[in-house]
Amino acid sequence: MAKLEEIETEEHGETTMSIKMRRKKKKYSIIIPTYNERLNIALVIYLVFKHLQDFEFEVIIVDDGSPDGTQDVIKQLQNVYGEDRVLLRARPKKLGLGTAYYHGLKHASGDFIIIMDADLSHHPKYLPSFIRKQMETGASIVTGTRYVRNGGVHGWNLIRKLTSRGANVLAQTLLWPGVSDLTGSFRLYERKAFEDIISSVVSKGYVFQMEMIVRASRKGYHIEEVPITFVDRVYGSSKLGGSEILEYLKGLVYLLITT
Ligand SMILES: Nc1nc2c(ncn2[C@@H]2O[C@H](COP(=O)(O)OP(=O)(O)O[C@H]3O[C@H](CO)[C@@H](O)[C@H](O)[C@@H]3O)[C@@H](O)[C@H]2O)c(=O)[nH]1
Repeated sequence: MAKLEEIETEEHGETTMSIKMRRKKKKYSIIIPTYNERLNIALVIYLVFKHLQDFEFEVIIVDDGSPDGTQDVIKQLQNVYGEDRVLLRARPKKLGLGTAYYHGLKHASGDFIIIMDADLSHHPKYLPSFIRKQMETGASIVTGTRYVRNGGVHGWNLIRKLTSRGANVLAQTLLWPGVSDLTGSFRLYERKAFEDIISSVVSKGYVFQMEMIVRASRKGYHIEEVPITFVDRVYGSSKLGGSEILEYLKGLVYLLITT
């Protein structure tokens, strides 16, 4: 495991082979769920490779039979980056976010699991800061947060901002998980922690993120946060609908009763 001062040294342009070798001991499996992300996925993958070039990693894309041809683009990307670095694990139809991560995990070989969106709202430039934070603190989970200093949201209208902020304030008031952004989905997990927590999670849709972090907190896992700025997608559209908001409220009550 690289020490903090060595990482700092590298950031000042003095990369050494030994630091790279030590970093390479750990492997990161990046699980990206996709549904109609044909126009976004190539740039995301390019940026992941750019920003993680000093690390050992694989990208696992879980596509739910996107009708827009996302899988054709992924197959082209496999020709460029290699099928062992960009894995496609397709499912026949749209089965929800929570189960997509579970499906990705079954095919992951990394020591750490990173989850992120495919639409560039989670910029891959933040990936090293998640890894660095985990190395510095030994945390089991590092979660990206929009709701601290240096974090933020760009591009959402007022209603979407209020919905997200309100959902977080409500969950924090009722559940006290000690995390500032419960609904965000840019996270790094120690593999064993991810496997343990996901095994007790029941949510299938967007509420999955909140249930994961609340259960992690209840189980006493060490959770750290890094600020991120979430930038709304340019291409395609969000799949978050009214039914997901209802599911969120149901999930909140369920967690209140069961945790
Ligand atoms: N495989 C699969 N992927 C899906 C599905 N639904 C959505 N996705 C993928 O999941 C990611 C997030 O979906 P969006 O619909 O773009 O989410 P958003 O509106 O930008 O919501 C963001 O904010 C929410 C609230 O904070 C977050 O809960 C959510 O994860 C995301 O970060 C994208 O990569 C999208 O293609 C599904 O049923 N199956």
